Amino acid sequence: MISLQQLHFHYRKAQPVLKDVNLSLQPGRIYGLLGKNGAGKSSLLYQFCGLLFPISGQCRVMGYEPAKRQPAFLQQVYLLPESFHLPDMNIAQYLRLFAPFYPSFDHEAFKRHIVAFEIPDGQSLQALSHGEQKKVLISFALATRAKVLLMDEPTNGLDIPSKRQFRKVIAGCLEPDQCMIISTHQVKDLDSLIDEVLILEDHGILLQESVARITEKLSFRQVMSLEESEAPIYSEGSLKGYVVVAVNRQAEHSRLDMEMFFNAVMVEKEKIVSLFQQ
Ligand SMILES: Nc1ncnc2c1ncn2[C@@H]1O[C@H](COP(=O)(O)OP(=O)(O)OP(=O)(O)O)[C@@H](O)[C@H]1O
Repeated sequence: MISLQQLHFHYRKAQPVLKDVNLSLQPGRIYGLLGKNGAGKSSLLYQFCGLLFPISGQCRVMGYEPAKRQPAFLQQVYLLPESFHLPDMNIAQYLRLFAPFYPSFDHEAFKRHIVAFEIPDGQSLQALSHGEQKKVLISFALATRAKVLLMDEPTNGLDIPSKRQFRKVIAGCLEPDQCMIISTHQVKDLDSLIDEVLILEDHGILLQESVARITEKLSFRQVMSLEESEAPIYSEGSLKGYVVVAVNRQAEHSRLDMEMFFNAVMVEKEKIVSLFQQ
């Protein structure tokens, strides 16, 4: 559905952002795009929807070249940006203006999401709080039924009930022909949703692994003392002892702790990458 081949991108020549990136993403999956500040997550999402163009290499999305911004492509892709500005109009006016760009727009689903997110209706979008505005855009994004949904930090600014609602709505709405890529630092909000993790580091994709494969290779455990765990790859102290990431030699079933996994990869890059190459 999305394929990158040897893609290079930079804003300023001396500072590459994406270098030699190869990537293949499939429909029916929710990808979690992780990386430190400035790693290039937003720049990568913008390549997928044609807001930024490769300097060299290839980007194909659903067979289209996003940089050409063809209408038939644009009506199948939606980007929820990290920062945005909404016009001075109410929800009904916004829908009248923007929903027609998406031929599969589901007005009933939009209404359901707006009610679930408890968005006040009737007033100008500019009179809503930033979190409420974001919830309008999330509802709109999901209602477009776009084949490729790109979300840049979607849970930033959402209150705790809205984060739960976000997870609930997303978990129930992705069709097998849709693909969602969520760039986030708020991994705890999303770790139950994500099927596959992409880690962007050193201008490229350091790791692309499914949650199932991560928990097959690694175990995530809470222990009282580090002696309880045989040579952890990575550990962090917690109120109840330690959280450890270890090689899963006993074929244990543990739940992926996305934040621990990301931290472990950042600290023990080579060990973890080589484990997944086996
Ligand atoms: N418009 C721009 N002009 C020049 N450099 C830019 C521009 N936008 C981003 N950059 C640089 O490109 C690099 C990647 O930025 P990008 O926003 O893609 O990273 P990110 O992983 O999304 O970061 P964050 O997690 O902080 O949102 C950074 O070094 C940033 O300074």
